[in-house]
Amino acid sequence: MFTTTFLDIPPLAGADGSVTLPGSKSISNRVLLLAALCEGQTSVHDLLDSDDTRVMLEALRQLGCGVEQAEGGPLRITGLGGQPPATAARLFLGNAGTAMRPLTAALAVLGGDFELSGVARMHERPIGDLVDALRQLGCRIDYRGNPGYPPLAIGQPALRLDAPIAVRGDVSSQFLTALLMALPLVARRDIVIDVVGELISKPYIEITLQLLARFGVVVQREGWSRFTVPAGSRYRSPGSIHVEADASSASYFIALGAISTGDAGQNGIKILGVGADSIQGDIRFVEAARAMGAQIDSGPNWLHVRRGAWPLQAIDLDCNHIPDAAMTLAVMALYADAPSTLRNIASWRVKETDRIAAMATEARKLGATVEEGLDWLRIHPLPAGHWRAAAIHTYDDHRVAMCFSLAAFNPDARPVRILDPQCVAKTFPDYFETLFAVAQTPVERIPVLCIDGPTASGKGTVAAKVAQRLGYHFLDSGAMYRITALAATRAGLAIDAAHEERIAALARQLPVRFRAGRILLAGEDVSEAIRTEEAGMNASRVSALPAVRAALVALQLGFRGLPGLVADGRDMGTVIFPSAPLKVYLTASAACRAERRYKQLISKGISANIDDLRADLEARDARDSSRPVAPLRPAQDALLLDSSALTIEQAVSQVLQWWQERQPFPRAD
Ligand SMILES: O=C(O)C1=C[C@@H](OP(=O)(O)O)[C@@H](O)[C@H](O)C1
Ligand SMILES: C=C(OP(=O)(O)O)C(=O)O
Repeated sequence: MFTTTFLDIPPLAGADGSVTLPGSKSISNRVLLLAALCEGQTSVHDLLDSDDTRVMLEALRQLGCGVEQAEGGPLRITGLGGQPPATAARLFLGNAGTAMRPLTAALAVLGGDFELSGVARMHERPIGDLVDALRQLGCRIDYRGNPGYPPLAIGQPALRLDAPIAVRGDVSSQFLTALLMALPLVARRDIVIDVVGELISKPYIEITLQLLARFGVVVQREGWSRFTVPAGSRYRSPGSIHVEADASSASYFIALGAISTGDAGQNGIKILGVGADSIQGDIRFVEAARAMGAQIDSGPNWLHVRRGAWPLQAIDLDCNHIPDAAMTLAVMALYADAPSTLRNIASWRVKETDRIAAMATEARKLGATVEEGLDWLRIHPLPAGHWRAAAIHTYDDHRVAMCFSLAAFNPDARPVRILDPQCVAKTFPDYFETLFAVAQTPVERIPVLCIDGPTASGKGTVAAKVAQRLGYHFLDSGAMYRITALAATRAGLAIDAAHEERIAALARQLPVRFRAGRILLAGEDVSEAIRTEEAGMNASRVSALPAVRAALVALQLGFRGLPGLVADGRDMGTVIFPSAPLKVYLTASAACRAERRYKQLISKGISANIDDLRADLEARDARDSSRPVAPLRPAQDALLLDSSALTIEQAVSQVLQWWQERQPFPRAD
């Protein structure tokens, strides 16, 4: 997951390949609660692991359910067998509607001493219609903040099950879902639910009914207006249950297939884990995408999407049945041939943010014309020549972040900045990694930031931190020489011209990776082994062998991947990435560098002499800057940064400031 404050997506050109999507949020949280309410153990396969399911799981643990997971195996829930939880609990449910609403109903009918709260936005998301319905039943629920909204306090009910319960269905279908899941716990007689007002988001009720049936409860229904939980209903665990991939998450990759073509022509995007037979209503996004021109084939557990009509064809659609996935249509509409209208989406205003306002505001930043009404949105296409680089505010709404990543396919090759990218953690923590794994763009569009400089200038530390802040890949090219030297020594090769070819052959195959501050050689952590003074001297010798340098060039170029690269070394800006948009030459006085190295060694318990260290450094500088191939010198267009008087954080800030100054995003965003 990208935990940076922003993520810059370079202009993307195509996409190709297959993606396996994480589990459905709606199914995961229903299955977790149902498993918690029934007797015995339920094994849940392919459960979504995200913020929304974590808050649900944590709540279930607090309520006394058994939750176990063996490495790589299914999650095992041991339920409460329909009994009220034995302990009082204060439950924090983040911004998960699928946790807050159903847990409120289940705990209210079971009774106890509970408090349910969430993030600030959750306290602005309505729950009054559900509370009103539960109060008709005799449940005791008090508002701890604003009436009609969480946080809530729940006490002991005095249940009255004789009269039908009325619940409004026109604000959120989750209120009806919550009642349908809670009432089997107390169905000593038939319990009738009457839906008042036009029920929205109907397919989510189908998910609820299907999963209730899997757990042994068959609800009778009269269309969408009356539901009866039969007397004697009782939850029974199916033993084991599989969560299909999330159809709403699929919408971003369906759109990706519809918008882009791959290198190899029309291969398109294959989506694994969810298919035409999904029980999720958002699978009907497929119909909307087809109407816009996408070519979609589907099977039992897969979808295959290719670009069809181009530009996309505008649509005018009632989106009430696909409230979440419909947001994706708003961004597809930017690539259409005429204005598209999304109707009957009033519920967007009470979700993670006011989504009608958010989609309109952010699309306008890209240059689009957008009209909005109380329950509709009209997006005009954005023709080539009119796209702007924009910093997209995401309002802590995962879907705003995921939708706008698709704007990076714009014909004007503008990058897109996504602010607070980690908001995708609500339902799809690895969304951007998944996108970058299939997205394609010419390599010269992938930004590279080079930090070169002499030994002990602090460039490694600074570069690693800059990479972390930008969410970019990191190449420690100095380590490549050290690793090559280590691999050569281990292979019994003396580091000299006589062994140049053999060392070069070794370097060509070097299985090296930089992960979380560690350096891995064929999976072995060699971070310490390559940091000795001796390894440093060997690295310098190895780097003077032209054939080895040539072998490492290709390896280093391969690190330039989406969304970008920070490369640190001695010739990154001069030789390896000469067209990098920012090159920094980081130096410090020899005295200062000797002192830093001295402190580093002493802190590791290695004895050292500061004068010797300084003499070594100066000798190495002289050798590196006078070598015939790629000598150490600043690139002509490099910015010099003397870190002698700077802390690491100050140096990092300076480099990031230079980087920001080169980005096209408006400052006010
Ligand atoms: O029951 C569910 O799993 C959901 C129902 C929908 O909410 P509304 O019924 O409030 O539209 C949907 O937007 C939400 O993401 C999940
Ligand atoms: C509306 C959403 O979430 P919630 O389940 O919190 O309602 C959503 O995921 O788009």
